[in-house]
Amino acid sequence: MSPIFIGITGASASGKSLLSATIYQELKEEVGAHHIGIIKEDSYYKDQSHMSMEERLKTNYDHPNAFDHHLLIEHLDQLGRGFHVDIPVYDYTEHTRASDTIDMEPRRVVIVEGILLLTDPDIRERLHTSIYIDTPLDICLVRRLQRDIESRGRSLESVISQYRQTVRPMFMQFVEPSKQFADLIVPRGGKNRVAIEMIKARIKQLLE
Ligand SMILES: Nc1ncnc2c1ncn2[C@@H]1O[C@H](COP(=O)(O)OP(=O)(O)O)[C@@H](O)[C@H]1O
Ligand SMILES: Nc1ccn([C@@H]2O[C@H](COP(=O)(O)O)[C@@H](O)[C@H]2O)c(=O)n1
Repeated sequence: MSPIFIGITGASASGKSLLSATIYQELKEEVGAHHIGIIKEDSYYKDQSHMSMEERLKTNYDHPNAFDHHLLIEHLDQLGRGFHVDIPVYDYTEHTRASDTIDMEPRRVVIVEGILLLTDPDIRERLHTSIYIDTPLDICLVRRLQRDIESRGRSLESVISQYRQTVRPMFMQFVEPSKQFADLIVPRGGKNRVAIEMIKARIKQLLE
């Protein structure tokens, strides 16, 4: 049986991971842990191990060119044909792919989450339902500051500078306009209970 792909997108730190993890945790009780999985678009950032750290720091990580969407699409198709895939592991501190990968077996439901999913027509056409998390940008920035300093090895100055130079402009150019392709727009992010219940009901309906 071909998996059901659910896309979750929105600004950086809008709550994509939290919403995906909540749906995953709650649905796995009902459909079984082996039947549902999550793929992060971030895992498909291009490897930059051949570049100097100075060059890596200049990369625009919020532009579609930063991602290897070809590999992501290939993996969605392989899962669709019932094959295992080796998902890359991304290192935000080094800005490179780690040498190891994570084996993912075919699942009945695969949640795919990331900032630029809906900008790519080849990804859009593979998603059975797409969700855009609409969290105000100031809230996203505060969350990102905290997260990037605590867990992605960044300084306050670097987060602010990256936000001004690329994160916000690319959000305006690519992420926000991709909202038009979403089936559902969720305000406030990962703790919107009504949205979580609606998305779970939709997934269960698709599984029938
Ligand atoms: N609705 C919310 N209320 C409070 N904190 C939230 C909410 N949604 C997300 N967060 C927190 O904000 C941070 C970024 O959320 P995350 O889900 O990782 O964002 P994204 O995956 O979109 O980058 C995390 O620490 C997360 O726990
Ligand atoms: N080396 C990198 C790679 C990505 N980023 C930032 O991550 C953001 C996307 O991840 P979310 O979990 O926040 O959706 C994106 O906005 C990139 O700027 C980075 O800083 N460094």
